[in-house]
Amino acid sequence: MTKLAYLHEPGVLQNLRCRFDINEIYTYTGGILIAINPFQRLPHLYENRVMEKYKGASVGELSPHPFAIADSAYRQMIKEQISQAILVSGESGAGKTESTKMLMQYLAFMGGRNNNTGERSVEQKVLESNPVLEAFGNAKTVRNNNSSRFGKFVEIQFDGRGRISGAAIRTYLLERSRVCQVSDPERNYHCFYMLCAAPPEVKVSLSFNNSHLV
Ligand SMILES: Nc1ncnc2c1ncn2[C@@H]1O[C@H](COP(=O)(O)OP(=O)(O)OP(=O)(O)O)[C@@H](O)[C@H]1O
Repeated sequence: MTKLAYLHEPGVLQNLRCRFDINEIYTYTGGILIAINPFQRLPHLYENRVMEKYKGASVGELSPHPFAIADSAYRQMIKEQISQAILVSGESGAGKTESTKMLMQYLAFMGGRNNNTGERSVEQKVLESNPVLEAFGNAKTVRNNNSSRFGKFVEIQFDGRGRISGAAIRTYLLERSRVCQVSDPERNYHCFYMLCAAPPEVKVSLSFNNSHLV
């Protein structure tokens, strides 16, 4: 339970994070998963073989993990035929965006289709939408170098056999004032810096598209 207190004291977490076993960044309180931001990449926790392990395992059977939450929601949806929702909440920099990506990754793994047509599947499109949304809606703040300045509601639709059939992403409450007013040392939205750093041919093509839009 001490880990809970660290969630509200990011400074303390920074100082003590070396005490954490990297395999213990997740814990449960009842049916809620609490994530401690490790502030370091831990790819071995999220690879395919880990997703395989969580497939069909009930919550609590294996170590706490976002995959266990996603698996439970997925199974419940198939069993009860009722839509499920996963709420990801926390203060800025807590790891909501990263956790959401893991949940989406697991649902894409469970509900993905074998696609031999060469076309990009729905789940690929959903996962690939993240960098685009982040370019236009994320910015560096004092708390988080990649802070989402908007809310996001991701809906993934499944057919009767549990295969992904469609998806919708709704965004809301974008912090518009950031476009014209940024307080130092924060930054504007990533897309502006990407545009400045882009090679000349990309800039030409963007301004071409823009003039058509206008
Ligand atoms: N599970 C994780 N593994 C590794 N790094 C992580 C993890 N979760 C978060 N981080 C690190 O912490 C940073 C902040 O996380 P994230 O952007 O997900 O926070 P957030 O809660 O969405 O913040 P905000 O509300 O400001 O958008 C990430 O850019 C990443 O570097």
